[in-house]
Amino acid sequence: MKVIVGSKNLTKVGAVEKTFPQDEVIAKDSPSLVAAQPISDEETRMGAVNRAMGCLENASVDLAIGLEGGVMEVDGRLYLCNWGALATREKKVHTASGARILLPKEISKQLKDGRELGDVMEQYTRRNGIRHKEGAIGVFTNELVSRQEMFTHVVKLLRGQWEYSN
Ligand SMILES: O=P(O)(O)OP(=O)(O)OP(=O)(O)OC[C@H]1O[C@@H](n2cnc3c(O)ncnc32)[C@H](O)[C@@H]1O
Ligand SMILES: [Mg+2]
Repeated sequence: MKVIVGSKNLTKVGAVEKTFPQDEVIAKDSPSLVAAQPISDEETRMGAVNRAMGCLENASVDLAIGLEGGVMEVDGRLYLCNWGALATREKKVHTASGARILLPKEISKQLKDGRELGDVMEQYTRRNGIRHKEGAIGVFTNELVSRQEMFTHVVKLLRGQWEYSN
């Protein structure tokens, strides 16, 4: 099969490659059509679906996957959230979300001021490219769970649902 993923982010591409080891994986940026920093489950999920549907325009692929990171509020506090969507050629869409963790107050405050988590994390850790590496989830879980591992779980949930429905 040819599986396309709507991002060149290494954690997302790696998660799809790990979950579809027998298949050809193609990485191509696909617009989320939502804000660069989604701020609810609905918006983050919509970004994942839009990315997957956008990838389907590539006529030669069998499955298209969109993965999107965002934050969502519970009780006035922000949690990291991530969503995935898998679209088939027949435009059937499966969705799933990943683990969520509470963000420290100092990080949440900057997001509420309109900043992007990726940028905030670089300043917080004084390191570049966190979004391509362990991610915010890796930093705040003492690297017990990396961004790629979290996305791998989401892609497994998508693959499993797609297999079950076949
Ligand atoms: O190239 P794309 O696929 O867009 O990769 P991205 O890293 O920007 O990932 P998202 O657009 O899905 O993430 C939405 C925003 O949340 C940020 N983000 C989400 N999860 C993150 C994480 O674990 N570590 C760092 N930034 C994260 C990210 O930098 C964006 O500002
Ligand atoms: Mg992005």
